[in-house]
Amino acid sequence: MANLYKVCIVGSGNWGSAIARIVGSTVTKFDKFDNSVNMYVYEEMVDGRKLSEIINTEHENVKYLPGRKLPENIVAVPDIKEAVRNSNLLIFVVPHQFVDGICNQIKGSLRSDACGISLIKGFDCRGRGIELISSAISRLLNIEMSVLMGANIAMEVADESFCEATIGCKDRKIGTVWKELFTASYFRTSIVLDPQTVELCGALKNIIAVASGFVMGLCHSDNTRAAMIRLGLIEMIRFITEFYGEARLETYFESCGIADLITTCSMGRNQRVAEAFVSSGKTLAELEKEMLKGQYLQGPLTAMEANKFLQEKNLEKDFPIFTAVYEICYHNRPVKTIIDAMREASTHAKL
Ligand SMILES: NC(=O)C1=CN([C@@H]2O[C@H](COP(=O)(O)OP(=O)(O)OC[C@H]3O[C@@H](n4cnc5c(N)ncnc54)[C@H](O)[C@@H]3O)[C@@H](O)[C@H]2O)C=CC1
Ligand SMILES: O=C(CO)COP(=O)(O)O
Repeated sequence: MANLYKVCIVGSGNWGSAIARIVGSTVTKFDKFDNSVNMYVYEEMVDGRKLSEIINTEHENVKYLPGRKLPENIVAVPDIKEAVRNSNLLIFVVPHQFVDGICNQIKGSLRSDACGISLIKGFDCRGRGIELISSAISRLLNIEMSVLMGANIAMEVADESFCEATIGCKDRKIGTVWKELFTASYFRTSIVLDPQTVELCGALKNIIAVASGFVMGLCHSDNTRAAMIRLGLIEMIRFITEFYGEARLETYFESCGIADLITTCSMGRNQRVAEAFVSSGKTLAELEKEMLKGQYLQGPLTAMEANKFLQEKNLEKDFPIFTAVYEICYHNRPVKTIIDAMREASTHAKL
């Protein structure tokens, strides 16, 4: 028993709950996993009851994944230290603004053989240039980290529609353990030994999803959205190449690359909220609250973080779409100028 992998899902939002449906099922199929999975729940009251208690009795996250049952071996734990204490496979899946707070709480409480995987799309830029979320977790907790990114709208994964995801890791051996854990008939993963690119694709595509939402709010043209996806992908690749060195071109053709960009620009929360922003007269923060009911947008924050980095290097003009999204979200730049940004981007669109 001592050698079994024990899993903890650190997060229980929309994606954390959808992934719990897969992980809860897989651990019962392989001898190497402890059959019970802890899931850290940031405690809140829902209709006068604690969310963790609702999850443990009704096996449903009624707030963040309503209408989809969780396996009964998923145990909601509201105390983060208790949730991670005996686990050695940690799945981090919280909105990226909460990573620091969570890591600071569990520092020193982990098993010596613990390692982690980040499903979080975003990065951090407070004072250390751009830091990947997996690197921040690794730095704060001193554990080895992998990532899982892909075209994975949580509700569709919970509905068991076929999809793919990419596991980015440095070591194929641990990648194989994660692959086993994240496998279902409707959820297929591939392992890529280029974790940095996998993670950066996951973060940067959220900026393009916001841009795509603006485009659809302005003109509802699929041609224009396709142009945004193409120009956006090129801006992503240039950003990654310029600041992180050579990436494997093949990585962009994995689920974490072009596939996630297409999905998020069609149906994602960033896209939907940005589209509503164009005609509603409301702020993005108001729409986030109204439309997402406790879930979080990652795109505007990521645009701000990327912009801070571009500003420091005096490179804003070379990344016209990233810059336009930032200025529209935070500086009242007119939303219609996103089309001008696409015109400019097409002159930069060389790899
Ligand atoms: N929802 C989706 O379709 C997908 C999301 N992702 C990524 O997964 C990550 C997590 O997203 P979701 O699970 O969708 O989260 P979400 O957007 O549903 O966020 C809500 C979660 O944040 C928690 N929370 C609120 N305040 C908190 C605090 N102070 N400290 C800690 N937790 C707090 C809530 O309890 C809840 O669990 C994000 O980086 C997102 O980009 C990735 C793929 C798909
Ligand atoms: O990352 C996602 C799908 O792969 C979800 O994107 P949103 O956060 O825009 O919904």
